[in-house]
Amino acid sequence: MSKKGFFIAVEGINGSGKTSVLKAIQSDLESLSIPYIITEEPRGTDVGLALWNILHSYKVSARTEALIMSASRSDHIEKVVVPAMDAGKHVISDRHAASTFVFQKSDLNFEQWMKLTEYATNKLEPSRVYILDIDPVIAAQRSTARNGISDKFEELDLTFQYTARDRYLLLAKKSDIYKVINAALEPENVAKIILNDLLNILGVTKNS
Ligand SMILES: Nc1ncnc2c1ncn2[C@@H]1O[C@H](COP(=O)(O)OP(=O)(O)O)[C@@H](O)[C@H]1O
Ligand SMILES: Cc1cn([C@H]2C[C@H](O)[C@@H](COP(=O)(O)OP(=O)(O)O)O2)c(=O)[nH]c1=O
Repeated sequence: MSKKGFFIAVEGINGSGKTSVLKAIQSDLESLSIPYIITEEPRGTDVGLALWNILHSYKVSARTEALIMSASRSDHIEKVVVPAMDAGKHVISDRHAASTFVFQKSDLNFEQWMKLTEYATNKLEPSRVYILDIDPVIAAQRSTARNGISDKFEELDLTFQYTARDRYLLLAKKSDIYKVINAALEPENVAKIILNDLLNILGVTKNS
């Protein structure tokens, strides 16, 4: 029987460098012939995209938002993550369940979030979640430089982003699957730290 792939997630506030680091490690994964896919939440499936559009069309409570994000997660797990893992590919997701704990937070405590996540993911937990940790002021400067514009979820004020950072760090204390990465480092160094840890998890030795 072929070996199942690993499931990995990358998290962090907007502008923390998730997309950049994923781009940076791709060539290493390819040169090492590691089978992988990179995917994303909440827009990783057609259903996820449709739900994202709903969130941008209607005003809903944080509770409803958490359920919609969880529905999107469930579809992503069923249609993208599990099939790829079953095919022996490692799945690296740009955002996953931690984002719901951090952003749809009005009355979502850790225990409620765990139950919601277990149901949405059918108890599939990532082997590792990298939390790119950075001062929200620096992240906001990066995002503005990148886009010039921001979308509904990026228009969150700085206080919210500081709370989001704290929520990530709170989550990191709950389990060893979380690894907090200093995302203020140079992009090459952030990528190197993540790649080395990832290869270790995958049991791959780099000959250089
Ligand atoms: N370590 C870094 N140092 C400086 N700038 C960075 C770093 N990582 C990413 N950036 C820049 O910050 C902006 C946001 O990065 P991005 O990867 O799109 O973040 P995210 O996907 O987390 O929103 C981009 O313009 C990117 O080039
Ligand atoms: C997965 C997920 C994302 N989000 C938000 C966080 C982001 O602001 C947005 C995704 O937008 P995106 O443009 O992908 O932002 P980023 O580059 O920072 O990942 O969705 C939630 O609020 N809850 C969730 O469960």
